[in-house]
Amino acid sequence: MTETVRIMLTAGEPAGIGPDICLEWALSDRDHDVVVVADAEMLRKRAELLELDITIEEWVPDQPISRAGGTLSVWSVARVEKCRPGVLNSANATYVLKTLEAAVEACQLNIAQAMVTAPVHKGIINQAGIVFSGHTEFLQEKCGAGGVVMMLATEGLRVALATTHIPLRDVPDAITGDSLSKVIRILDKDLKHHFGIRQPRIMVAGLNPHAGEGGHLGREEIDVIEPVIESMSKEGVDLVGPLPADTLFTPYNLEEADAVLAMYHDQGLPVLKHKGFGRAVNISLGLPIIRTSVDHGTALDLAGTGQADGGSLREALATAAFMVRQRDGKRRERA
Ligand SMILES: NC(=O)c1ccc[n+]([C@@H]2O[C@H](COP(=O)([O-])OP(=O)(O)OC[C@H]3O[C@@H](n4cnc5c(N)ncnc54)[C@H](O)[C@@H]3O)[C@@H](O)[C@H]2O)c1
Ligand SMILES: N[C@H](C(=O)O)[C@H](O)COP(=O)(O)O
Repeated sequence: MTETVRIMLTAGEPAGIGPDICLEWALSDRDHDVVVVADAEMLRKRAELLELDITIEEWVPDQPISRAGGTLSVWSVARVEKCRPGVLNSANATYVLKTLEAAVEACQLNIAQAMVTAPVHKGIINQAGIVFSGHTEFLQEKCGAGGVVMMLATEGLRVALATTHIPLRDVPDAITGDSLSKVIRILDKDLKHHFGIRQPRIMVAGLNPHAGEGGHLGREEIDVIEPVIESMSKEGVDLVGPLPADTLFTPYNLEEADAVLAMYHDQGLPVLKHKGFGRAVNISLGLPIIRTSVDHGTALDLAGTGQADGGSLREALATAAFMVRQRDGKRRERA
């Protein structure tokens, strides 16, 4: 039996391409229910600017959701202040966060089964005086989760991160035995749970060049990463590493991998985005709710031009729907 999947899609930063890609997506028919969480009036104006013929229907919980191409159900939980495509306005930071909070709450109350996020601009939210380092960390806090892992996926490659949005100079100190074990545990569990991989093989990158060259180019591999790999391997987690990051992403290594664990943001994500930008999905693991996102940012240079590619949003929606069906299938098996 196929249950209805309802997804809350937050349109993100109103000056960015989030509204554009949500509207472009609304042109096509769909096989699950999607509600865009955004200011309906802002979306109407953007549709007009982009010359897209879309009927925007204001939605509130319990109302039906249109699946027909050319229509969009929108939950107007807050209003934007002055907004011009491409021009950030810090007065809209609270609006952006309210859309996220509404989507989280909808998932927690089972009004929706998943949330998908279009990009926000971290800088402008901080400029508004609100400490914000990314959806991932925000959702961990809102959900009261003990841990969260950012994983981006595209065809043939999944890359998870041991650390997320922190300055590069803080990375070595953030990778401790405890933090790394927690990340690996979440990654292993959710690869099984959400993606049906029986025994995930995780390739773990070193932190230093050539994985520390036996301690001559850094000691984090010897002092932290190797002991974690050794002890978790004994628990039955299939880990390989620490491997030198420069050759870890070769096809020979990846053939054997269900996921790569990179030590920091720009060790793993440039490779993933080189392979799949525009078709990749950002997935938050470890949360009690299902959340996926696009692989790109606010692209202020493209907002309101009609040139933003909506490929990653389509993948993010499809992945969220897949994860819901996977989870619900498991629940039915257990019942
Ligand atoms: N999921 C998210 O919320 C998310 C993801 C990544 C970046 N960001 C944020 O977005 C802001 C801008 O980040 P950035 O400039 O580093 O990256 P960006 O992804 O916004 O832009 C990088 C380049 O890719 C192009 N691009 C991005 N998305 C595109 C699309 N859909 N179609 C065609 N071209 C596209 C842009 O025009 C630009 O040239 C930052 O505040 C960053 O933190 C948010
Ligand atoms: N690190 C992500 C990327 O480069 O695509 C992006 O900044 C979004 O992160 P959140 O999902 O935590 O906002």
